[in-house]
Amino acid sequence: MAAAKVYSYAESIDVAKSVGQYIIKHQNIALESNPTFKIALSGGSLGKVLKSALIDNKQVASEVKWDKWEVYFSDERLVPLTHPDSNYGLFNELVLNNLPSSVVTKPKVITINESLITGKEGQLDGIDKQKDLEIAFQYQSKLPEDGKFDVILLGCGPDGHTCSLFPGHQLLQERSKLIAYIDDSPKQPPRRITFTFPVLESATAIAFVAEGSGKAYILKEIFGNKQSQLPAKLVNDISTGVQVSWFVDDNAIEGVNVIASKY
Ligand SMILES: O=C(O)[C@H](O)[C@@H](O)[C@H](O)[C@H](O)COP(=O)(O)O
Repeated sequence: MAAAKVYSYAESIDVAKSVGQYIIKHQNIALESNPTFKIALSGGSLGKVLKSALIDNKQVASEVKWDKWEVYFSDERLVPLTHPDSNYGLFNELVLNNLPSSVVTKPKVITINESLITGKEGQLDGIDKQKDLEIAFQYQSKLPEDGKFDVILLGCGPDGHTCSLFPGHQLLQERSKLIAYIDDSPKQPPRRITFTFPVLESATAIAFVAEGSGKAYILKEIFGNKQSQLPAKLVNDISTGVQVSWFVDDNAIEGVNVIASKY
């Protein structure tokens, strides 16, 4: 199993730039043998990183082949697409709404079927659970046919969660579904869908983005405790050949026992 690679920078703008260069490299490799580039995104602070990388950095921006992109979400909250908690909504606001006017064909973005959402704000009151399960089922049916992503971009929560796979949760063991439904997420809102480990294991490349001193505690556990079963650590341990990278700032790996380099 190849160890996860860590790329660290003093400045956030350089973290974003290297994430952009990483994406372009994988985009170009994918397009050599496939008509589309299949990428999955997460929520949280990744939205700002992607704007900085793909929109504001003109060098990277000029190399993005938006018309060839198929964009998925590694997890999504069961809220309307315009809701502030929607991971699609975040990407739409920060990236899709800021695409250069020269972009004629926008990327294909695969969202949840919001017409099936019942209840309010992703909460549990008065929901139709069958419809939630149908949202997960439909999203799974829209995954790439071979189930393979060229790149999956992930965040790492302060508890070590990634996607909507939380520490100690039974979904860490899910092997039959590619997209799972969760209605007891310890982080709000409780109702979400998420990639499962079989999807992560099939990817060509996975990259985490983590910034700020608030991440140092959990990164010490992920990189320092071989026995750790934290979700993000389990991603680092994937042994199917997927290349796992971490793009971090120096604050996030302060005191963490890793050898970091520049991308
Ligand atoms: O639904 C979620 O909880 C997010 O998608 C989550 O997986 C996120 O990526 C991490 O919590 C890191 O978030 P930050 O990058 O904002 O710390």
